[in-house]
Amino acid sequence: MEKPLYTISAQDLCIGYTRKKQEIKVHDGLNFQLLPGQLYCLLGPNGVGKSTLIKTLLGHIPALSGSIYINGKDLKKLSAEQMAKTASVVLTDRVSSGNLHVADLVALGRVPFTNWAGRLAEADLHIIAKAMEATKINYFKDKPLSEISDGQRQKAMIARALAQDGQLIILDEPTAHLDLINRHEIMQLLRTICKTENKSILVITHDLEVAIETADELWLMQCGEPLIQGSPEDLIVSGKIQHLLTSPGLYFDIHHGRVRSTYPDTVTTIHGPAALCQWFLAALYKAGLQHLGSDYEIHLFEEPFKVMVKTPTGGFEGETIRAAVDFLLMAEDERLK
Ligand SMILES: Nc1ncnc2c1ncn2[C@@H]1O[C@H](COP(=O)(O)OP(=O)(O)OP(=O)(O)O)[C@@H](O)[C@H]1O
Repeated sequence: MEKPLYTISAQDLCIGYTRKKQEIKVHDGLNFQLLPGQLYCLLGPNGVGKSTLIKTLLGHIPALSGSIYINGKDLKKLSAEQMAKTASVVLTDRVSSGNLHVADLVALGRVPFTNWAGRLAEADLHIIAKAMEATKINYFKDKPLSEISDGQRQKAMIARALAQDGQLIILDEPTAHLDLINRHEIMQLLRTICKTENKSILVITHDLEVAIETADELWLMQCGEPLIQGSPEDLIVSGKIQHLLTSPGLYFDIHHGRVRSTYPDTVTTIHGPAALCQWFLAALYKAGLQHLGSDYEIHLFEEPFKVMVKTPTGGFEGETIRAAVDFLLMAEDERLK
């Protein structure tokens, strides 16, 4: 069987910078491959080297050592033009737009392919139209960039990358500054593009929950540690996802797929359906009430929601968590007097 042609493959890669002939290593021993039709999300704490890795993969800075192959060709031997036809990048920086309209921005994706006069051929116009359709931005294509929202700008940038029509698209935090709905929409859009157009897409993100929902593979980068790679589901069930959470106060809640604060073991038992108990516990923890004694009793009921609390000095019955927590705060004040 023929070996798959990787869009990118890197061996023993060392990334970093050179200052006054001195090497500043940011990360080394990196080995990875990107396949067509796969969405990869790269996660890691601030300063670990994610942007440095992207810059290296795009040939903007040289690798300190190791090798990078793009579509089977040594990156060092690719010209800037060949690279522009293979890889497109969407960075976080705002485009300084002047009077540019959305459709003009998307058309810029064709620059590597147009003739010296920059004239767009019929085929270019077709690709631009296809890119705008795939990203569903036609309804605002005639607007100036200064008059569109952050979410719309991000979609327009993705359309531009798509119009560039390379095998590889790299995006640096495409969901930063976006609301929850737009974060999901952008990542789902990338997933769709990746599958329908058979692109390799690499996304740097701090958005673990959306990455888990959309990525085929997560790459977890930690200082001085090998890159952890795998499907989100495998990394969760194997516990490797915890590598991302180096702070002692955080853990990954496997049941709910969320990062949570660690709750001390010595909390009061709460009786009731698990999902309700989870949220009551969250409210207790937020109020600093995680150390209630064993002589406190909390019962939760659903449909309709009701909470009953018994303390050594009294009781409470109500319909909101907030009222119950306020009662417990008063009871604790009394007890400590
Ligand atoms: N031009 C540069 N010259 C020297 N060191 C640099 C340069 N740019 C970044 N660094 C350093 O390289 C390290 C990695 O930075 P990088 O921007 O790649 O991190 P990052 O993981 O992308 O962080 P963030 O999540 O905050 O964007 C940092 O210690 C940073 O200070």
